[in-house]
Amino acid sequence: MGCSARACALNLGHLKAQSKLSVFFTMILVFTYLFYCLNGFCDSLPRPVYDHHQGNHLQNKLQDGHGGPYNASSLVRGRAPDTGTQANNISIANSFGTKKFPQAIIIGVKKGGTRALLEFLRIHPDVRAVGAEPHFFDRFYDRGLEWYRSLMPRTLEGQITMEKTPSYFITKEAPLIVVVRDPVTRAVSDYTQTLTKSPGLPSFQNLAFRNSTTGLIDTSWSAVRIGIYAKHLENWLRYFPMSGFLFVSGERLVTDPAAEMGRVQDFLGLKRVVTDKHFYFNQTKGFPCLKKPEGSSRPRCLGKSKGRPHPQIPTDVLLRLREFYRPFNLKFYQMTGQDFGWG
Ligand SMILES: Nc1ncnc2c1ncn2[C@@H]1O[C@H](COP(=O)(O)OS(=O)(=O)O)[C@@H](OP(=O)(O)O)[C@H]1O
Repeated sequence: MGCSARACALNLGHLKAQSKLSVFFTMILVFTYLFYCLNGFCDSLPRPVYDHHQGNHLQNKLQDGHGGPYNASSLVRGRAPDTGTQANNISIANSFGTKKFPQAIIIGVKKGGTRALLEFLRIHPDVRAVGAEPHFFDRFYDRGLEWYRSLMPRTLEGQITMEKTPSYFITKEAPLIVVVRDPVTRAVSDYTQTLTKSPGLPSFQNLAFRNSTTGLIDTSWSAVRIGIYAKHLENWLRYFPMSGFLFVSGERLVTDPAAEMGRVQDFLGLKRVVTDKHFYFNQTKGFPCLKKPEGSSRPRCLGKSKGRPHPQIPTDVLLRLREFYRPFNLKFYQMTGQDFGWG
């Protein structure tokens, strides 16, 4: 389609004015963005720590042998989104300090009480932790150390950076605080969690026994396998000295959180700031809760998925499982020099 010379000139002029305007607005946007980023505000944008699709992909790669062991000494250096902090901490936390690799990692065990321990530690002013589980050493090793560091909250001098990913304990790739809990209760807790996601799941006993007549336990079921603590610990001790570990009792974390937190703070070389005055027992929840969690002045208990009621499992099934774990538990007590009293 054609146009008269005058109409075309007008159109051209109009277009020129339009493109000048859009260049102008784009520049404003770019400058505003740069200004915000230079002031450190970009970091406060929430970013998912765990991308499920990518996770599975990388996990497969790791299983193919692409995720070799990492160098523990390189973990203590450092500088990144603050996934776990509350609103009133964000501007301060994101403008000051640097993102460092974690100096301490809670590596397990799944359903042991790892969330409770991390949330209790986060009220300590010298502890900063990433809220979500990074899964770096078991799923996202390919993303590199800088990616891992970028997930960490900023810390000031003297503050400890921490993370928790309970699956590390049962993988060969990573480390050093382990919350352990009676393997039988832990297995039921694990089963309860899976049941909430897949309500059609076979019964606990169907999954736990390879042969219900002989009472042969199915150690390929992860809910059972995770509880063989002595075996997993043996793997760890091939690379790390026992002195590098702290074993926290999941049971005592519930019955006497302040005492257990005392041990944890000592192990981390922290002043004993988190004490019994930080906890209260919530009758409805049936668990200790925090009077003032990190970044909030209101009391808070852990979420609904922590401290859920367990389904009733037949007593003979639990007894058989207990019998199965006994030698492994004794071995674990011997290795750690601690009697956890699980029988
Ligand atoms: N204070 C407090 N409040 C609530 N729950 C508490 C607390 N302390 C320890 N626990 C126990 O923590 C169990 C969940 O463990 P984890 O946080 O390690 O689970 S997970 O692996 O991260 O899914 C969870 O297991 P279940 O009771 O089976 O739900 C709790 O028993």
